[in-house]
Amino acid sequence: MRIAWFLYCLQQDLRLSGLPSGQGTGVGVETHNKMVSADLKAGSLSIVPPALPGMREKVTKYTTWPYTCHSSEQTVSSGLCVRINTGAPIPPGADAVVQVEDTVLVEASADGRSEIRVDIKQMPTMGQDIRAVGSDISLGQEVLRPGQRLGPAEMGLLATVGVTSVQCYAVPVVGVMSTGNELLEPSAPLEEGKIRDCNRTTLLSLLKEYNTPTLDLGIAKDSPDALLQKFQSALDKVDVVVTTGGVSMGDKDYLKQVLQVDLKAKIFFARVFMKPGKPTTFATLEHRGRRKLIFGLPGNPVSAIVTSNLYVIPAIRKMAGSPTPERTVIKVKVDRDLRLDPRPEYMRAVLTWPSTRDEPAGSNTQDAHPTVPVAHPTGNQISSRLLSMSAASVLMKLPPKSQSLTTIDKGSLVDAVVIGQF
Ligand SMILES: Nc1nc2c(c(=O)[nH]1)N[C@H]1C(S)=C(S)[C@@H](COP(=O)(O)OP(=O)(O)OC[C@H]3O[C@@H](n4cnc5c(N)ncnc54)[C@H](O)[C@@H]3O)O[C@H]1N2
Ligand code: MOO
Repeated sequence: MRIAWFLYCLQQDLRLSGLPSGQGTGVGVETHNKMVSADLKAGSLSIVPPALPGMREKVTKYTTWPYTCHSSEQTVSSGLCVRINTGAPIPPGADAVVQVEDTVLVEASADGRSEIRVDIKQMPTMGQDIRAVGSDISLGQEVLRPGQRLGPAEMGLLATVGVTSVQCYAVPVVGVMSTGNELLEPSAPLEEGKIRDCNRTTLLSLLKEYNTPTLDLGIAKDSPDALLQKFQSALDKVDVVVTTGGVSMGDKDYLKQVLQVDLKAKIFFARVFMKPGKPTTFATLEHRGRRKLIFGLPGNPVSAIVTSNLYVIPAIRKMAGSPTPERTVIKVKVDRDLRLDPRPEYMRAVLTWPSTRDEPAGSNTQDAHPTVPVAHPTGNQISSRLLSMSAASVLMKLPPKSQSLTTIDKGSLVDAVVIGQF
C-alpha cells in the first residue's frame, strides 16, 4: 500500500470558531483609535488586572477613566478592554492583546469581584499577541508529504486537520531464526559444549526499536531438513527471514544449500569484504507469488547485530516506504591511535562531546575540531564479545590496511554510522 495522495489542509478554520486567538492570558484592547493611544500615553487606559478571585472565566468590559464599566457584552471599541484567556477567540473590535502582568488594577467593585479600571504599563502595538487564522496552517498548505514518516508531530498534525485514517506503506513482518546444534534457550541451564542463544533476543529487540512486527522462529538444528522445515512453516507468515549462523565454511553450514537447492532462492551475495560480517548472505525467493527477502547473517553475536544494523534495518526502512532508508553517518574524532585491519572494519564506539567549559574562548587549543564528538572504542573488538556492542552508539568506518595506511592517528576524523541513542 502506498500513500497515493497528497494530504492538504482544506479547512480555513483550524482554530476555535475561526476567530484569531490571543497568545497569553490577557486583555483584548483596541489601539488604532487616536483617543486610546492618547490615553495609553497618559497611562490611564483601564484594562483587566491579573488574578482577581472568581474572574478567570468571566468576560467583562472596561472603559478608560473617566468612563464607567459596561455590564453588557458589546464590540470592543476605543477605551474598552475585555479579559480573555490564552487561545480564546479575539472579541470583535479588539486589535491587540496585553498580558495581565503588564497591567495594573486601578479600581475594582466594592465586593472585589469585578474589575472597573486598569492601567496598561506599556503602549501595545497593533496586532500584539494575536495569532491570525492560518498562522499555524494556511489554507491549502501541505501538511504531510507522501513517504513522510508518521512520527509524533505528524500524527498530531493529522489530528489537527481532523484526519483519522491515512493510507500507509505496510511494514514488513520479519521472522528471526537462530541455527546451531550448540544453542540452548536463554532459560536453559548451561551444558558442556553448549551456549545460550543470544542472537534471537538481540535481533528481536533491535527490530522492535524500529517498530517492526516480528515472528520468533526459534532455533533450527544444523540439518538441511530442520532448516527447510523452519523456512516452510515461516514463509506464509513473514516477508523477511533473518537467520544467524551456519553461513560460513563449516561442514554443517547448510543454509546456502537449502536456499538454493530446496527453496530455489537467488543468492545475491554470500561474502562481504568487511569486519565483522564476512559471511553475510543475501537472497530472495518467490513464495506463493510473493517475493521474500532472506538475510543469512553470521552466527557471531557482534557480527549478527552489526550486519543487522547495516543491511536488515535499511532494507526494512526501504520496504516500509522511507525515502531515506540509509543509516545516518556523522564525523567523529578518534580518541587514540587505531591499528587498521586488512578488512574494512566497523568498530564499535561510545561518543562523548567535549565541553566548551573545558576550552574557554581564546584558550590556546591545538584541536582543529573542538566541537566534533569524540569516539571511544568499546574494548576488545572480537566478534563473539557482545559486551563490545553494549552502550555503543556508533560504528566507526575504518578503511582497510594498505601499504600507505596502517593506522588512524589519534584526533583524526572518521565517518561513523549512528546505530544507537547518545
Ligand atoms: N574456514 C573459515 N572459517 C570461518 C570463516 C571463513 O571465512 N573461513 N569466517 C569466520 C567468520 S568471519 C565468522 S563471522 C564465522 C561465521 O560463521 P557462521 O555464520 O557459519 O556461524 P557459526 O559457525 O554457526 O557460529 C559462529 C559462532 O557464533 C556462535 N553463535 C552462533 N549462533 C549463535 C547464537 N544464536 N547465539 C550466540 N552465539 C551464537 C557459534 O557458537 C560460534 O561460536 O565463521 C568464521 N569461520
Ligand atoms: O566477519 Mo566475522 O563476522 O569476523 O566475525
